[in-house]
Amino acid sequence: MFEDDPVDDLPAATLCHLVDRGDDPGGDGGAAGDETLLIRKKRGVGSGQWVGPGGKVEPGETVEECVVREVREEVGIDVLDPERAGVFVYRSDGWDAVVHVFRATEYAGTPEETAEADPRWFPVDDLPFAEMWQTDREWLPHVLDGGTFRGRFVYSDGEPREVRMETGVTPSL
Ligand SMILES: CNc1ncnc2c1ncn2[C@@H]1O[C@H](COP(=O)(O)OP(=O)(O)OP(=O)(O)O)[C@@H](O)[C@H]1O
Repeated sequence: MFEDDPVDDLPAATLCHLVDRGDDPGGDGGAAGDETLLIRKKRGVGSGQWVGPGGKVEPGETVEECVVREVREEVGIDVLDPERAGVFVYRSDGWDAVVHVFRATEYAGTPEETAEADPRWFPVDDLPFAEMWQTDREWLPHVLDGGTFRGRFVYSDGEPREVRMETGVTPSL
């Protein structure tokens, strides 16, 4: 999957997909009512789009530390149980990166707007894909459903040109 990529030299970034399981009135753990937190990014890579909160890994920081810090900085909440759900290599005519995707269900605080992000909860079965990275359609429903993936997405002129995906695999490089 990543044979052609200098994965150790690419900048690393994180994304967090927080899932709120809703009230679960039937107590059966069913999916009805599940929501996920997205942000309208105000600046940086992908600004204007809806994405999970996240950002670039800083020197000396682990990806787990990064995802907690970025969610706190962008929407003011503490994610308590981030787990690795996927990893993808993003190649483009601009920025290239290895993006580590986390899923979480527990958090402390209330999401609030910041200078970087405008947060909003969306039903997991009604996501704003027309205003998201096009390749999010390939993997996000799977991650919200508890799955794992690895991917490689090559973009040029803002469009995906090559899309490779494996699901149900350990999300490592
Ligand atoms: C198909 N390609 C992609 N699909 C979905 N999401 C993608 C992505 N390529 C990058 N991303 C995310 O974009 C953010 C960039 O980081 P970004 O927010 O600009 O960085 P950071 O918050 O550190 O900000 P500054 O650089 O300080 O402005 C970061 O979450 C990263 O995971």
